[in-house]
Amino acid sequence: MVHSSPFISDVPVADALQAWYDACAAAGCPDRVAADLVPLAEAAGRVTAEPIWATRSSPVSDVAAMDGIAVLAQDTHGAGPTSPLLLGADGYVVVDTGDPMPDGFDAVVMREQVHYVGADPKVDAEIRSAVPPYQHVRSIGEDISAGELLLPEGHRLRPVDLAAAAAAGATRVLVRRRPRVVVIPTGDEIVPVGSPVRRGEILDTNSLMLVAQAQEVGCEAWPTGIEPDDVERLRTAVRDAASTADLVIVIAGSSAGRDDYTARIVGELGTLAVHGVAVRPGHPVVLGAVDATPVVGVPGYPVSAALTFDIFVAPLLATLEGAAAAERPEITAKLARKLPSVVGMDDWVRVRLGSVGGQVVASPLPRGAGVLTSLVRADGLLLVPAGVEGHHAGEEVGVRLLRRLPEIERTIVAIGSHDLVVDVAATMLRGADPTLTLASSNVGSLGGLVALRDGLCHLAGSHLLHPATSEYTLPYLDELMPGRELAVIRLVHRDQGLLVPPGNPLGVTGLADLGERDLSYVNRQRGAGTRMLLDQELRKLAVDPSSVRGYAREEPTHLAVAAAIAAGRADCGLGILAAARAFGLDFVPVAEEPYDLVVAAPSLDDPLLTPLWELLHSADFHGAIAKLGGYNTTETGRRLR
Ligand SMILES: Nc1nc2c(c(=O)[nH]1)N[C@H]1C(S)=C(S)[C@@H](COP(=O)(O)OP(=O)(O)OC[C@H]3O[C@@H](n4cnc5c(N)ncnc54)[C@H](O)[C@@H]3O)O[C@H]1N2
Ligand code: MOO
Repeated sequence: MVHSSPFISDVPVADALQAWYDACAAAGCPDRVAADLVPLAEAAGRVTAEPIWATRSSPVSDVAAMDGIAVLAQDTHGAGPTSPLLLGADGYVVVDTGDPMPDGFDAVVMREQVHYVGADPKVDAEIRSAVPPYQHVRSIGEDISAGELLLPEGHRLRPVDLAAAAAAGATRVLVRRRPRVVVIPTGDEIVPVGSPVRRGEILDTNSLMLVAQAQEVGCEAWPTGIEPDDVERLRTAVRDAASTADLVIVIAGSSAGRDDYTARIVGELGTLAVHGVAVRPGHPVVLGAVDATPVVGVPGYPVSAALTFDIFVAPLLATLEGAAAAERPEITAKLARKLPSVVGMDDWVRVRLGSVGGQVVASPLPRGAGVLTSLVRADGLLLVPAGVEGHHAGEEVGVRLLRRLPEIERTIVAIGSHDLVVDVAATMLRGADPTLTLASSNVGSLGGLVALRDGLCHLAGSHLLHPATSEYTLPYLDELMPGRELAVIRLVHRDQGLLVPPGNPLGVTGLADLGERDLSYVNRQRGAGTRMLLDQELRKLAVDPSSVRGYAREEPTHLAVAAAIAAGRADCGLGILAAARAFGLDFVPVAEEPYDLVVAAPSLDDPLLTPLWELLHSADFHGAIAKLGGYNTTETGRRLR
């Protein structure tokens, strides 16, 4: 059996990058890719390899800036509103915008201010104001003067740059060739996108993403076939790729598993500069060089792979092109929840952003390196540096933007319990207005009410049962937010029940079974309304929660509970019918409960939320909810408080 080194270091990111660059230089990797002379029409997005000097002025001569007549300014002296002046046919020339100025004329009077008098060919032009020399004339070189520096070396050409370069006399420009990036997916368990996925197999989603990431930063990039975990084959694949590429990305096999060979192969074929960086996700990254080509081993977890590209690969590719790496704009946001972080590691946390009461609020998304949707849903990245232990709720933090600020300002932030109806509302709002987003974070009903109290969201979705009164949500508001002006709008009534595998093979009949039979349960997190409902029902049935197997196993959403049951990891769990349907599960009804939206009363008049209030009364929305099943919309949109 072959053993790879299980020792992964924790080098700080900046040191790791430096060590990698040094190793690349020592291995003879070129500083820059070669340059090509390319036609301007093909140069967008490419980086200049030499400065672009103007060889021609623009405009090439004095030209009319307006449609009208060219005149000699001094001939117009004395013209005024009450003293019109007539210019004879020799005293003016009709010009259109962009025409060269005729010899002997130095100003233009706009057509609107000219009144023609007489008949062809002896037409006089009457004007009613004197004009100064050069009025409405663009002088030679106004835009570009021959001999001036138009663009520096190392500049990524934008559409306007191409136009200016052409105006300045260029037809072809010397630009860096696109860096070539070869991506090698590895792993016995990896199968191509589009294949059926059997147990133990993983789709090769990473190469698709990494190739597109490389293309997005201006490279030519392509994947090789999937390489099995076979040292010999991997060695050949890396060597082949290094001979054609400017940079090689090897996916997975970066950590300490039995088949993790990347670091060893890079070390054997060339130089292993770094194995393990103090960054999460991305910790086991491999940085080195083979045959004068930089090689990076990105961790297999998708979020790690994506962020490793951003943190390590993109800057090196920019250097190869001689350009600065694109930096994301950074803003300050208020943190919606407490955010613990491991000391000693840079922690890249994906966050959703929204603007609440004039303040941008950041809600951390799930942290797992395998949770790719945390990046899909992210509006920004929050870096908790290695030396920081985390942040308190409400703390101001710097966030690098993944979406534009105006989009973030058009985002309704909902925090609270998860319900599919909220997802339906989000979809329909966006369908009606592409600028509008309804972003929901699922932290349970109580978490949502606390977030509302702290000014971190517009809406809290709640179905929180109050055991003492058996009322939902309302009794909590005065406890949590005494004196606050709050409005409560009913979203729906919904059926809660036990989700069980298709056909209900264990014949589950209700919650009482949890006390009487040895069923394994999957629970919701503390503070979730569904958890409160379970606890209340168990109390009524005099079932001790600690006797329920799986009571301590928590999932954050109804769908996650359904997924756990569908995967055979539990026999049952309390959730909504729609979640059962989404996973083809059976449903044993337990209770009907209301699900309400709690907002600060002034939000009822906030134009951002108006489309939501309107949606609640629309027949289309009610129809879409009916399709989900398990909901009752008779009270949808009713204000309870
Ligand atoms: N004992 C240790 N185990 C692990 C460590 C560690 O330090 N010690 N680090 C963990 C961290 S952090 C990460 S990140 C991962 C890195 O894993 P590898 O790079 O070795 O990759 P694999 O183990 O082969 O795969 C991890 C994961 O990613 C999936 N994968 C792989 N390739 C692809 C692909 N092309 N497309 C989509 N998904 C892919 C793979 O199937 C696994 O699920 O290691 C931890 N373990
Ligand atoms: O460092 Mo790993 O990359 O957290 O997932």
